[in-house]
Amino acid sequence: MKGILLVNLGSPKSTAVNDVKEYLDEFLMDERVIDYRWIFRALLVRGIILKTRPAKSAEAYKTVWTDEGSPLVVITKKIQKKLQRLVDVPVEIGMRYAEPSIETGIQKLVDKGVSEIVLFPLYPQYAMSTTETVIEKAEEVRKKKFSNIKINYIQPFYNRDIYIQCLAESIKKKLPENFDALQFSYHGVPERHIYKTDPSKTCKIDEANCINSQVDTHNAYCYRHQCYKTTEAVIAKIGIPKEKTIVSFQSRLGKDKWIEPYTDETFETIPQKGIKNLAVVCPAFVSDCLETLEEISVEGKEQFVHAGGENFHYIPCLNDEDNWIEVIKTLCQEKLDDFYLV
Ligand SMILES: C=CC1=C(C)c2cc3[nH]c(cc4nc(cc5[nH]c(cc1n2)c(C)c5CCC(=O)O)C(CCC(=O)O)=C4C)c(C)c3C=C
Ligand SMILES: [Fe+2]
Ligand SMILES: [Fe+2]
Repeated sequence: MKGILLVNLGSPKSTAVNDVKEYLDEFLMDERVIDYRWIFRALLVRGIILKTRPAKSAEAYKTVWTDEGSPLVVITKKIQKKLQRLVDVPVEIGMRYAEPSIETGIQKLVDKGVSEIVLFPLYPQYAMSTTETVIEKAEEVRKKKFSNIKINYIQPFYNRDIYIQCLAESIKKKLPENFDALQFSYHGVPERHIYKTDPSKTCKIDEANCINSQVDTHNAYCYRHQCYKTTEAVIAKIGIPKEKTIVSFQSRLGKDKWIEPYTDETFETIPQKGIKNLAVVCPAFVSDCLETLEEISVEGKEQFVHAGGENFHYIPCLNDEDNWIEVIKTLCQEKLDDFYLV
């Protein structure tokens, strides 16, 4: 029997500092997130970051937490429920970090008699810290505990027409009447990660390589390229001129160079360039979460207004919108159908 596992990033189990610490430890000790040798990663994460960040992050989580839990997990459960109504195979969820884990999700499917799983990493763009770490973890779990099951992975869908159409329609509906610019703020990654995932080792993280090029061997795994391609396709569908849009990268951590331009620096500088009415969307996230509801909608708005901006309009993620659930269904169906290829 076949089944579907939807995988999202995950959140702490509560806003208690110790729970946030446990979550951040699992997250940041992932070698695909902080890609230093174990000893240096442990020194940085456990010796420095976890000394202060959990308390700060716990405060931030408290501002977005709902009665049902973390927005990211709550929304992922809503997606699961809606998808389950549309398909005739069992649907479960798994989180890359914390609970319900990927292992828990697979176990629930196996308990229902599933032996062929379509696993959907809920990230439109490929990165070491998105699709790659999900597949790596799922394979580790499969080999250790479920060696008899097959898993078919859904690939990044950043340029798939059905997704672009759905995202464009969703953004268009939520755009304010008047805006000077629409900003696409994607989660950032360290530049080093882009170099590491480039099989051709030619990406220079510049205009020619990441932005203007078509999909080829170098950028098949380039997160920055994929973010620009999503943007390009969406604005073409909505019919917004490129000059009226901005692409930027948020949520950087630590002292390494991350991909640019940085979202927070953009918020602080664009009002002086005449952009007073700003709409912001975050398409690296399929569900709203701490990074959109707090970092962009609250902190980002403050930065923009403080710098002279007047209207800041945050456009929510696709979350559990019906059209998006239909897209998920179609992408899953393709993989359910081609199991014989695995
Ligand atoms: C959407 C894709 C994501 C990428 C790429 C990504 C890379 C990445 N993240 C960190 C560090 C942190 N991220 C945090 C939160 C967070 N990150 C994503 C998604 C991506 N991360 C989401 C959806 C969330 C929100 C989770 C939630 O519960 O709502 C956090 C924790 C919060 C905080 O303390 O600020 C950290 C830390 C790195 C280092 C990285 C790339 C290497
Ligand atoms: Fe992150
Ligand atoms: Fe690139």
